[in-house]
Amino acid sequence: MKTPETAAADAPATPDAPPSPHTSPASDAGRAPGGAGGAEAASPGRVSASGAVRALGLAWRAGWALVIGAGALAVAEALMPVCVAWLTKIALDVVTGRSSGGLLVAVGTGLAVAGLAVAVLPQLSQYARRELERRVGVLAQDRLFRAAERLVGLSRFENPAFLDRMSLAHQSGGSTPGLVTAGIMSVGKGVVVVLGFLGSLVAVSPVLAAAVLAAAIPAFLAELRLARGRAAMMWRVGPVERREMFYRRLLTTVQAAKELRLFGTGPYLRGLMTAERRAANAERRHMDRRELATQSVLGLLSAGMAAAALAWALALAWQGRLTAGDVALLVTSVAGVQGAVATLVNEVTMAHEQLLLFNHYLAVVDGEPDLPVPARPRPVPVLRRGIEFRGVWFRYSPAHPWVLRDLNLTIPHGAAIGVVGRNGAGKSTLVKLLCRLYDPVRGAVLWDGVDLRDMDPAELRSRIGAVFQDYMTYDLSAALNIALGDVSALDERGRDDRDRVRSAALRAGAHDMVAALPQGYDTLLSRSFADGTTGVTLSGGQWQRLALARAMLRDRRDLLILDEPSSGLDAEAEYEIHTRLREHRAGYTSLLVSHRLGAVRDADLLVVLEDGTVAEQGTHAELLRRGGVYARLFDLQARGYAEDAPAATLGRNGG
Ligand SMILES: Nc1ncnc2c1ncn2[C@@H]1O[C@H](COP(=O)(O)OP(=O)(O)OP(=O)(O)O)[C@@H](O)[C@H]1O
Repeated sequence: MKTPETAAADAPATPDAPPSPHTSPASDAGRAPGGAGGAEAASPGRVSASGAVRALGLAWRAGWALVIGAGALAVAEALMPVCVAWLTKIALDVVTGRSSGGLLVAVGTGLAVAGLAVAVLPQLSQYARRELERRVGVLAQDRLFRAAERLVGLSRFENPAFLDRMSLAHQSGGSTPGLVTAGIMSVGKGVVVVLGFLGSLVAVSPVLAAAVLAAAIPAFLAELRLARGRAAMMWRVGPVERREMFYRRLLTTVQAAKELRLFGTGPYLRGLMTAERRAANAERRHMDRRELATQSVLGLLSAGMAAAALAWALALAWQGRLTAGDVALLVTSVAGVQGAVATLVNEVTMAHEQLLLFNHYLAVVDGEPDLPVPARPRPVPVLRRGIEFRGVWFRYSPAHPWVLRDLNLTIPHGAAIGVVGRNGAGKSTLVKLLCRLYDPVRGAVLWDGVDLRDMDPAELRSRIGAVFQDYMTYDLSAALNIALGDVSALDERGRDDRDRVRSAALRAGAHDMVAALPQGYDTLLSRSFADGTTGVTLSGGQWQRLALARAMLRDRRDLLILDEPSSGLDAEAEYEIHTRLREHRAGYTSLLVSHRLGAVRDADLLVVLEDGTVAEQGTHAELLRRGGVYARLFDLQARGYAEDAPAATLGRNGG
């Protein structure tokens, strides 16, 4: 046996080495290509103008009319305080006798209208923003999950950094465009308010106007720093919160509830969950304290500035150099400029923080595929000769041990192949490579001589039917649980083709069981979403039959893969299903993985995997004659049954 290291050195020189450009250690599953969409980046990066443009573009596509409407409302809102300040000054000057009394009615009416607008505009504005956020949420979520669907393999979903990125992308994709659009409107609004009040201040005291503006600069810089800190904190807290969610799910799902109660592990897991929450809280608290300190200093600065302006205005008024209206306008303007600058700073820093997080969304949406997909894929030919594993080496990542080591195996067309071997020998891994859920690190898997990497993965998979060892159970109706095996069994409104579903269930030996359910094929197989009366929970074996039925929808495909399809079935059902399958799949290629050697003994070819390579292969009779691993395993299982049989018979007779 070659070691990985020696193989690495001699792989290209080996006569068997595939004449394929893919034979490269860089294709390790854990080293997925595509930095942007991958999970390699460990920080949210920097804000870029293109990120802001993309966020705005998303908002525009989600609802351009809302964007325009919200913008108009923002401008109207911004003008109101300045109008009110001037109307108040005029009113005060009229009252103190400095202007003609005829103005008073007009000013009073103006103030009443402005008051009404001040009361109504924020509500309208808030509604427009929320509606925009809702629409952006739908669009962003759809794009994000389309991007996730473009990932053809599994490795990204096993990468913790990618999962963290996905979770932040989901949050920020839904909220950033709306918030940034709203932020830009608020900034525009703030600019109008600042200019309006600054104009008023300049009219009274240019020096004071300059001082108020200068005081805003440190506030802006400090807030920007805080925003960067907040975005970095969110990235750090991501894995902690994901672990907390994992424990929370364990403590609330019915699957885990049995063991938790039986083993009394609830308090232990609750402790772990609380510890994660505390760790996340500590990060957030640290950030909150930084914010508290910074904002207190900024608050003191602006209060000091306002007090100085007031004292100065009062002194001038005492000397008769300012009117009462001037003092009121000055005080309102200082407060207005300070308030608007604070809002501006807040909005800019919030948008900055959001755009930092939005980078995660962009990284996923723009991400490169996890496995290389050819620009011009070769068509997947109808299988005529067979499938070949040629010198395949595979490990899940460079940090993991080799699972398949120089594996060579030919699956001839039309044959039923049985794959057996000890736990961890690499049987399911072989299946995953066959479906191109991963690529070999070295070597190649060839479909009628064509490398799987040169094909379109979706086209390849449309030729394959499969039941995985860890098959899915969907909280949907029994019919949908089957129909999901082939989307062509669903119409555009999501209704299943009941005849196809029924005949697939018949072939998988699931029909009688489903027909006996309270609503037959329409029975909801969930207690979580049912109203408490109609939901049904199936047994393990019953679920397995449904998974088989799902695969049976594709039973005329070029290749049918069954990874431990009958481990949960009773012996009679297992026998029936295998007999039916053999008849039905005669002439088609099938690969069956099983620990029950009785289930695969009739296969055309039996392959024994040991330590990630083919230890022996042949028919059942040949392998027994050879007296190797298979013969030993078969003998062990057969003896187990033989020893138990008399006792069981005795027990029954005696009882
Ligand atoms: N996603 C994964 N990431 C890392 N290692 C993995 C992954 N899946 C499987 N392995 C490892 O690969 C090895 C082979 O696993 P595989 O599931 O192929 O074995 P198997 O022969 O199907 O075993 P069993 O009979 O128990 O189903 C095991 O050591 C397992 O720990």
